[in-house]
Formats: sequence, structure tokens, C-alpha cells
Amino acid sequence: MSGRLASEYSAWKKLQHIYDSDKSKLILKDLFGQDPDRFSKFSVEYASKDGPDVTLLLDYSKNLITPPILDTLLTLAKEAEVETYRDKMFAGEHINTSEDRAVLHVALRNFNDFQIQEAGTEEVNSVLEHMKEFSESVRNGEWKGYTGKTINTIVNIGIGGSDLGPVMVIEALKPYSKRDLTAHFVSNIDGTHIAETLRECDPERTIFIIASKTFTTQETITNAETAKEWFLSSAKDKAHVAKHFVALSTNTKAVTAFGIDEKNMFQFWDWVGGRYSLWSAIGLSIALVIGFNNFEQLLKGAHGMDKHFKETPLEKNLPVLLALVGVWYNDFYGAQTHALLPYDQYLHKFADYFQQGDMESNGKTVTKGGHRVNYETGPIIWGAAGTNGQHSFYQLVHQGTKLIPADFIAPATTHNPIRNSLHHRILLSNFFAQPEALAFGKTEEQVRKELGSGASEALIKSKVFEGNKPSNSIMFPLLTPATLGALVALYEHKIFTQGVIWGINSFDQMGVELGKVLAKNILAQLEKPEDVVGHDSSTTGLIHYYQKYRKE
Ligand SMILES: O=P(O)(O)OC[C@H]1O[C@@H](O)[C@H](O)[C@@H](O)[C@@H]1O
Repeated sequence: MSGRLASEYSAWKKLQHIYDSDKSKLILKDLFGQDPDRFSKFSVEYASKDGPDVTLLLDYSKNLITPPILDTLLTLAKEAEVETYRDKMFAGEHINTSEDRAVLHVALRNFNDFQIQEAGTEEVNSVLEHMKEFSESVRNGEWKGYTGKTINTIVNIGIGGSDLGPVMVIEALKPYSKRDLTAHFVSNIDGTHIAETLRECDPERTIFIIASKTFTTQETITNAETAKEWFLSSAKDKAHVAKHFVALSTNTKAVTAFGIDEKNMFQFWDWVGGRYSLWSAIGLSIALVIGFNNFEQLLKGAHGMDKHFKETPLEKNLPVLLALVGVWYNDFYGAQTHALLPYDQYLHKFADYFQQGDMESNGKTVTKGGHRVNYETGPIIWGAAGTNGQHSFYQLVHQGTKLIPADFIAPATTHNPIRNSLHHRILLSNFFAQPEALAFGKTEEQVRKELGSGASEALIKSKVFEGNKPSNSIMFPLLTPATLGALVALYEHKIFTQGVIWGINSFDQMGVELGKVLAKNILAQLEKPEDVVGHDSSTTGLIHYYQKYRKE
């Protein structure tokens, strides 16, 4: 984040040299064969120091690295001043330079531990207290709707960072949820999203949570107005809005202008990036569904990982290690993507969440100093819950032409040990088998032996697995709120570390603006064909096609 080009670091040049000269020698089968201790050398177990007990195992031994490569990657982190920038972040320095803002999601889960100087951080605890009071009163039935009934449904209206985090966490922590409180999430401007959701809501028993950092996002404000109209068509009296609408935002003026009482507003601050905001008031739906105590456990779990990131030497620092092996594939092997493969159905939204977390953070082409990079920055993040992916896209991961580094993530035990944990044992056997198959493959000799004489050469070739496909494996005892907190913080800090190395600003998102501006302009031209001006022939043709069929 110094804004220097990563390719100027001497460690970068050395890595390029190692890659060019040693690539053909980096064969996982050989590396494991040569060193029986490889697992213990290339794995770290994290244990939280205080707060709730969290342990996490990171096994990064199935990577195309050797001790000298890892040392050089660590030198790269040092040269890029990862530690200095990490400390600047924790100190509240304005490391989001383009917006002149601090980056302090760590302050939301700090519990007065680290000393952080930034306006607003002293208000974190009182917002948490407000969230506690509110969520408890809804959960225990004290909060009543306009006809005196208890609340049984919440609808979070938000998009991007004001949606994806709560969705992912509520899915991940379902075992802790209040089963008689239904949570819906409306994000898309497509009227279908809100229409289908409202069909399932009773206006007398529903609370709408309008989640928007800026409170100007077109999708969210339009959906919120639609929800208010729908609500008032039953409730009639505007005074009832106070019982059914709350806002999560940094923008008090816009919230009150919308008609939400300031006392029903949960504040956060400009130093909380949207994609890092689930720990803030944006997490209100989480607190409502899993209870405030569990929400607090989530925060504490994340704080434990913050401490680890802040205080652990780089060579044992989980986020740093994940970041460095990622840089190795992204920048030297030319890998375009990175797969997140949780073997836990509860984590089925994990990859979706980190698509925004990683791609909006590190999808940049210029450094903080304004120079165009001459290397790759953020990877394309994708993935799905195991074992579903195995029956769709793993074919390409195993035998396709692309190198796809992947993180396999699994809990050792399950919240649903049905049939004496039979399902879980089968799930885990797949979790263990896939990285093994990817790494070690299956040779032509093995295939020949299996198929016997008569087999065609083509068939033999098609059954060979080249192997040597790298992966990380992450395990933990059980997916608890605190463990999830630590896991999410682990990836947040991985993204941070990579951003520092690439010299980019991981905390702005200028790339989402242009489309918004053009859409606004086009919206004003949709009425009549003669209004459609100033576009290329393709865009004009598409709008004209729409105008031929529009009904309203
Ligand atoms: O919370 P807001 O202000 O409505 O913003 C929602 C999302 O808006 C998008 O435009 C941004 O790219 C995201 O980062 C952000 O999370």
C-alpha cells in the first residue's frame, strides 16, 4: 500500500527468477517424497489467546513452494512493509488515501483492547448496546407491531456490503438462529425480489431494516420506498412506520428525510467499508436472528484473529501465509482465479461473500501512487459448497488446462450428526480426498495397469490426472459464531496483505461508479425513442428494442 510497484522489490525479482529456473522441479509428489516432515513444516495451528476459544488449522503444505520460496515470499512482505501498513491500519491512519479515510473495521470488534484514535470509535459500544436492546426486545416479544402483535419476520433491504455479510453469516450460523423469526434479504432492484418477499410478509408482524451506509444507493432506496408504500397500504397512518422501519446508516439526514425516526437509526462511520461492515450496525439482522450474545461471540472471534494478525511474526501469521501463497500463483504462475470450497453446507454463501470482499478490494489497476501495475492484482474469486462442486465444475479443476488454486475449508464436527455422523464422515472423506487427488493425480502407468491391455490410447490418456494442483486446507473443530468471526477476519487480513504487496488501495471502489452514472442518464431516456441520444449504435439499438415492447 506504499504505492510502489511490487515488481520493483528485489524479492519479487528473485521470485521471478526462482519461478523461471525451478518451475519444472516444483512437483508436489517429489516435494512430499523428499521431506516426510512437510506437513508439520507447512502448517500452522491458530489458537485464540483470550476471548472465546477458537482453533483453526491451516495446512498449506500442498502448495508449489519450498522453504527458500516461502522465505522469499516473506521477504517480499517485509519489503512491501506489510507490518508497517498493518500497524497504520490498526492505529487509524488514513490508509484509504483516495477517500482520505481510516480503515477501522477492526475497531468494531475491539472491545476496548487496542488503542485506536479516530472520531467515532468511542461510540462503537453505545451502538452495540442499542443493537442489543433492540434485538432483545424484538426477540422476546416486547417490541410490538402497530396492531400490538409480536414480530415474526425481518426484511433487510440493502445491497453489496449491506446485504452479503448478513446473508452469509445468518446462513452460516443457522444452528444458533431463532427458528420462529424469518429473515428475508432484498437487494436487487428487480421488482421481482421485493414483490416475492412481500408476498411472504404480514405487515402487522414485519420489521424492515433499511441497510445502507450512504443511504443514497438507488436499489436500496427504491426498494425501501416500495416496502413503505406496501406497509402503509395496510397500516394507513404514517406514525406506524416507527414500529416497522429501522435504518442502518452513516447518513442521519437522509434517514430522517426518508421518514425513519433518528432513535430507530443505528449509526456507523465512514471508516467502515461496506464490504467490511457486517461487524457494524449492518449486522443488526444477524443479532436479531442469532441473538446478541452470539453476535458478540462472532465479533470476539474476529478480534482474536485481529490480535493474531497484529502480533504474530509473519512466518506464523495465517493471513500473511494465505496472502503470500496467493501472490505466488497469481503473479508468477499466472493463475486467474482462486476457489473457495467450504465442505460445510452452512458456508454455502462464503464464496459469494468474498467475491465482493476480495474482488471489490483488490480488483484495481493503478497503485496508490497512480502508476499502472505491470503485474496481476486481485484474483477472480468463486466457489461452492462441497460436495456439490465435485459434481459440476471439479472436472475442470482436475483435468482442465487452467491452474486453479483452491482453499478447502471444513469443520471436524457437525451441528447435524445424523445417522451417527455418517453424512459428516462421507463429507470429510471427500474433503480429504479432493486436495489429495489434485496434488498427486494419477499417472499413465496407473491407468494402463487398471485398464489392462485392450484399452485404447485415447481412453488411457483421458483418464490421467496430471496432479500438481495446489490447495490450502483449513479445519476447525465446529462452525461456532466465534470460529466464523475468526475465519472471516482471516480472509479480510489476507486481502489486506495482498493489497499492500500490490501497492493498491484495497478500500475504495471507484470501479462501480461509471455504470451507475450511465444508468441514471439512460433512465431519463427510456420513455421515447427520440430521447435516446449520445450512445453507440449497440446501446441505442438495445434501448430501441426495449421501447418496442415496453408496456407501462
Ligand atoms: O451501503 P450502501 O451505501 O447502500 O452501499 C452498498 C454497496 O454499494 C456499492 O455501490 C458499493 O460498490 C459497495 O461497496 C456497497 O457495499
